[in-house]
Amino acid sequence: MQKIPVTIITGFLGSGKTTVINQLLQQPYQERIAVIVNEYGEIGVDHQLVINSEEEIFQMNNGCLCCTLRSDLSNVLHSILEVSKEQETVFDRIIIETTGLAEPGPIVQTFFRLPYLQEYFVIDSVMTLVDAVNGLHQIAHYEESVDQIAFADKIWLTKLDEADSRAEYFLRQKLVSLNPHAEIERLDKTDLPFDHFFGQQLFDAANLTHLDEAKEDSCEINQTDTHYHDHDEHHHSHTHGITSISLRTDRPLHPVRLDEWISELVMTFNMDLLRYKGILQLYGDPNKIVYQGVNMAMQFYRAEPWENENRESVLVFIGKDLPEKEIKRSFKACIMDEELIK
Ligand SMILES: Nc1nc2c(ncn2[C@@H]2O[C@H](COP(=O)(O)OP(=O)(O)OP(=O)(O)O)[C@@H](O)[C@H]2O)c(=O)[nH]1
Repeated sequence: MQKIPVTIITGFLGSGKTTVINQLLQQPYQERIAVIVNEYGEIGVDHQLVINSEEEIFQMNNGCLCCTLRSDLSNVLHSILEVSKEQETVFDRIIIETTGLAEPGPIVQTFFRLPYLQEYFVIDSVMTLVDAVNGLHQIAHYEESVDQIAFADKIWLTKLDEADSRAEYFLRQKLVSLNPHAEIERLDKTDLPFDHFFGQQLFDAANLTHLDEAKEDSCEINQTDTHYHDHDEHHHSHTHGITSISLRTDRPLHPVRLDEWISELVMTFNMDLLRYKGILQLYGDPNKIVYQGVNMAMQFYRAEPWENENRESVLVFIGKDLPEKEIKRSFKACIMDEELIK
């Protein structure tokens, strides 16, 4: 059996990973692709936003990647092999969408440390997306962003439609200083060549040694602002104070109250509100509503209608020092009750 190539798509929270994966999946290709979606936080939303057919999406949710990722990942890869056997067809390719706070190292190491994974899979490339609008801020404040850039085989600049050429210039300078080995490509959503993402065979384990140099160069990172914890096999850090708050309810939400509430959170927490996304049931609306945003940039759209499924709203906020109790309490005011319906 030929080894299945694996492309790791990483990038900081909200850098555009799901958007790009959806665009790649929409292209006319002759391949069967499995997508592994890994999310930060106890409730997953992304697996519902990826357009692949359900049996080809494998979801992994874990709060802290460094604690659980490796065994989770090998389990998921194992189940992909099982599905292939059951269906007597092999996946041609696997995409792993990491969380926006993932350090790609442990993901890659998983493939090297487990012999049976080496037998069946080969890492094609680590593709890192960098948001051209928020990238410099993220590099300066979040070590996860630096790790992802330093680990990239190729860097893709996203959201260029909103960034000016000066911002792009300075960002490129920074990216080259963090990772002089990776090619930097501009991501054009209207023209995304499949073969620039896949089958590139850019991954070279030898490049991993450059990682530490890049991390040392990133002197703007405030080291006192991170906490470190050792696990038996690797050393990992998350920027201190990043939390994920998950909200869910099976009662409909009041559209106006909800909108006001989210807008207020966005105004209040601003750059500390790193990412928020949810699939919501609004009162009186037969369709699912997708709400999402990165810092101040908020977006919502009407998705497909609810069918015979459990109608549940799920909403996740990821940010720095967010007051969980207060957010959970104020969310309740957006849930419809008899009084509000009147
Ligand atoms: N202006 C602009 N917005 C974009 C672009 N790509 C993605 N977005 C928006 O950025 C937000 C985040 O996009 P996603 O694709 O969900 O980002 P992600 O990296 O998968 O997010 P996480 O999984 O939460 O880390 C969404 O509101 C997208 O619509 C782009 O090229 N330009």
